[in-house]
Amino acid sequence: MPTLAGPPPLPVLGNLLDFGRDPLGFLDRVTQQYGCGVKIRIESARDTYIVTDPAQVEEVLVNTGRTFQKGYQRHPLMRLVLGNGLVTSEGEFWLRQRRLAQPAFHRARIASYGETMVRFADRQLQGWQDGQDLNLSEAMMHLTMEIITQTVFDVDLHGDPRAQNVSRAVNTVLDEYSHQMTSAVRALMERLPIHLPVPGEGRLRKAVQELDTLILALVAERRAEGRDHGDLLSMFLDARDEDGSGMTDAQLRDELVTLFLAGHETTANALTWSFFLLSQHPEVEAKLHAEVRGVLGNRLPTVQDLPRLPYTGQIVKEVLRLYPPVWWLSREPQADWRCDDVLVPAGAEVGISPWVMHRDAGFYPEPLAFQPERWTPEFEAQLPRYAYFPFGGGPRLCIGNNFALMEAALVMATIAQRFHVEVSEPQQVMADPSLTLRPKGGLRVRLHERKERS
Ligand code: HEM
Repeated sequence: MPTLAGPPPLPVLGNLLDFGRDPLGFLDRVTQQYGCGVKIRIESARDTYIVTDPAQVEEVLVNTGRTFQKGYQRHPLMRLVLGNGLVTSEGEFWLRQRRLAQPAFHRARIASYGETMVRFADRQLQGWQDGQDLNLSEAMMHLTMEIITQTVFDVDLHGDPRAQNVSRAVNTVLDEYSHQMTSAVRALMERLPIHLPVPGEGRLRKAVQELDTLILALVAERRAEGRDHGDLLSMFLDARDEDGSGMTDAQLRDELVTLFLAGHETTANALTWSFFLLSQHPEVEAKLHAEVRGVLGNRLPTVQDLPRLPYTGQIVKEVLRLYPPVWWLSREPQADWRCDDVLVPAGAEVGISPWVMHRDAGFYPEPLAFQPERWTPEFEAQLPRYAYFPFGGGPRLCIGNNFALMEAALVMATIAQRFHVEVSEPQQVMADPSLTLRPKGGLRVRLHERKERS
């Protein structure tokens, strides 16, 4: 077996300083320099091997639950934020919860959510003015939060004072998560034999508590009302074990916080990146606008319109290629695993990065160019299955993938129909890899209302 190749680690800190300075740039560099299976050290107790060959990615993702585990329960920050919910749980427990949630995501069911998505987007646009300056990240986060709360909890948070607090808490969680993940201080303190509070961890805990308070209040309101709303919350509340017991409040909290975060933050980022890229590519924006106007005129889009908006769909695909909201997937082999000629020991971390693979020139000509036109059926047919996987794959495939694709296309069409979004200058737009990939500090834009009406 050859010696494992990777950037030389520092004592104690491994590669954390390089990684922490610029995680995405670091991943780009080491995967280019060392290739598939590169070994890095960014966690205190184990090595990470980054896999960049689509066939190996497929093996890892498809075999998750058998020869690979997610291993997120070992990750203290993940556990703190998401607990033991659908994203982080494993085994029989995960399977039961997934089966429970699945009906809420069937195609026919989510088609009925389309109307809410457009109605809420339209409602937000009623408050937008020509010439107004706006933080688009915040606006998209707010919109997708209202949509997920309505669809999962049957609660409209519009105008609810709790919405502001929760938005702030979500932002704190994301800021702190990204800070903690790359913190050398944290890495050092994790090696101490006693647990000391890491700077900033208190802020993170407080923000998580604020999220919990909202979610548990929604659960309590529903329990008090006692009516079946036919939504995901009712399904979770009605679920019974063989012994007749229901889910505990702690478990409900984990599942609902997971769905709340995974279900809005990801799509909000995809939408924000969409308008960033459109603002840099006026020719794409013009084509989008022409498609939307040609198909819809002045009426709002519906789910039935989506097949007639193919260019809108191509834009969504290309945005998720260049800025995959989930930029890093982590797995743990249960036994030593051979990745070509690299031996990955049991218990090590296998890292898979949609960010790295979606920008590989071997799969994508001009990989850094924003070209929605590249997504032709011929191009897709020759692309290796796991060279493009914004929603992961195998049994742990994103449960909300169709929900998200529909939401992104409908909201994008609704906005593009009425507004041109210009990125405010001067502004350096940088990708911040937190739990999800978001523009660092948000995206400041100026809105221009389209005057023409057919
Ligand atoms: C553009 C938007 C989205 C992206 C890019 C995305 C991406 C992903 C990815 C890559 C995974 C797999 C993670 C892994 O294997 O470690 C995942 C899992 C998950 N996503 Fe999404 N997601 C999006 C939207 C949504 C939405 C809208 C929902 C819910 C309404 C959702 C709920 C979940 C859940 C519950 C899981 C865990 C599934 C399981 O392990 O059984 N996601 N997502």
